[in-house]
Amino acid sequence: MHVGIPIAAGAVAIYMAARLIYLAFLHPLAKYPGPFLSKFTFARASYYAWKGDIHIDIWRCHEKYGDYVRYGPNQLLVNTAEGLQDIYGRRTSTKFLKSKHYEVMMHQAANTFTHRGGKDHLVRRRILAQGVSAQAQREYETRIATHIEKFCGAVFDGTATNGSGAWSEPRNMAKWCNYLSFDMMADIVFGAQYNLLGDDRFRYVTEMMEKSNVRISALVQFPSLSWLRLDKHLFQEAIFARNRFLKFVFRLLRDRMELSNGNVCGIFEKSHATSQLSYSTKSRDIYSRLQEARDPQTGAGLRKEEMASESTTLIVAGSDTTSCCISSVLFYLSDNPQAYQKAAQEVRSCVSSQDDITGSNLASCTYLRACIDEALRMSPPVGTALVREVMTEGTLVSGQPVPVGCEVGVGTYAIHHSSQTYPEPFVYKPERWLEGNAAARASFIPFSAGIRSCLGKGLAYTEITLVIANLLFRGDFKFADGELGTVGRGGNKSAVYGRHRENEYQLYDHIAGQKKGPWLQFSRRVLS
Ligand code: HEM
Repeated sequence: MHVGIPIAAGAVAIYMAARLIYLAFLHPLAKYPGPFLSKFTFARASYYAWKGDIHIDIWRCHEKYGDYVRYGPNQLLVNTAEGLQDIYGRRTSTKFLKSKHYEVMMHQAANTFTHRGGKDHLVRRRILAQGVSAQAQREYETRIATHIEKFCGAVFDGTATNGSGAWSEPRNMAKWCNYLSFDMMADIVFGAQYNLLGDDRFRYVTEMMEKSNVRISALVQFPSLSWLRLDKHLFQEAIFARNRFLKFVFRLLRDRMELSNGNVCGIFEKSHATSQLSYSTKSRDIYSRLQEARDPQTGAGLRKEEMASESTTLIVAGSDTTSCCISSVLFYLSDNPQAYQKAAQEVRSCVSSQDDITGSNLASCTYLRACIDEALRMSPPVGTALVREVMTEGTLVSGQPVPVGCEVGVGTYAIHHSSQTYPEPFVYKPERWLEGNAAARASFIPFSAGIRSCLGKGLAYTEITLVIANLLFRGDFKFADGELGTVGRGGNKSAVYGRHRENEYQLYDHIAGQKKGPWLQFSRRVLS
């Protein structure tokens, strides 16, 4: 044997031992408690991300170890309102960049979502914001209304209009909400009519997005999986799903670009209203707004490849999350008859006909908004910690000095269930949002906060409010009879600790929450 081999092996062993000792005892975060494995590796976090349980694991860790938890070799999670403000707040967030781990989500170049931060990100964000401004959102309402009409047609299908009280077949709302939110986003962003609600040809796309996200969520926690090319073996199905989704997106982008050049082709080819695939010219879509948008400060616009990347991100960022929230509100209203009655009464007295159901008419429905916010608190569509890297010397997070290069974050699900801020945190109580409780508001971060907060927040609220109001106005819904009606609940015998509560809607956190059910039945009201 070559004499160099044992020497090299010895050197590696000494380095590894020194590294383990450093991480366990000498690292600046060594004084913080946390799971033993997390001192040395992100593999543990990645495992929970792969299972979809990471939001629950972070909550469990805070229950066990307190407000400060070392969740990775150089990662500290905090569970305090002060920490939240320090990390994400508008005034201090320039001290942080998004974690390098976000890079695994990049395809070719960074977009507004995956950009680590700084001036370039702000320019992109200011441009993108013009596509979802309040004025633009009002114009998108016509597009949204068309899809909600189809959605209601589908879920109330087969129920009598004579007020006979007959209930529809059970419907899996996890799927129907996916179809609805994808149809809405494809139309708002690209003016494309995929009609997942009416036809099963493109329904595979939502499934591909979900499958692909399982891999991405594991990689975001532990990027070494891809450096070692382990993900290729561990997530074959997810990689296939990702490639199929990318193929779909490239075709859509190519067709949309052609359309901008004046050539109607591909999915936009058949422009008749009756066609399954058509281009909607009701009003400008986000894509056409972005083509014209210029940053008011620098005058910069988006190049062709940036347009492609930004508009695709909007579909991905806006579909699963919105679908998750709509399903969640439907679950909690079905499970809480008093809240249901109050929300239904409010909507039914606020509007007198289907045509009246508009964003501005529903603005006075404060109870309905509280129902949505409480669902977002209980089951946030993005429940994990959004991790940031400390960039400035002397940074304090919740009073704790954190060195440059370390990562910090607040688990959204964990802080949403802090019993100090939210008494009886696992009980669905929309009333808590009517009390003007500033502390509750300050810890409420379903859309994150500060300069990296969600750009689509206003649009998401508009979509969700319109969907729920339409359902409550047109009829009633309830959990399906029998076993099906329990899908989506916690309390299953094999459920892990944290999924044991029957009245909690269960999400599986893979970038955005994935879900099963609820299965609901619908019945129409007699409308005068
Ligand atoms: C209920 C629905 C939604 C929820 C809960 C949600 C949540 C979030 C969260 C938590 C973030 C921060 C992510 C991070 O820091 O890693 C985010 C960012 C973002 N969201 Fe949403 N989102 C929703 C809907 C939408 C919609 C409809 C759009 C598109 C119109 C959208 C576009 C974006 C974009 C572009 C960003 C990146 C902003 C930046 O980094 O500057 N989201 N969203």
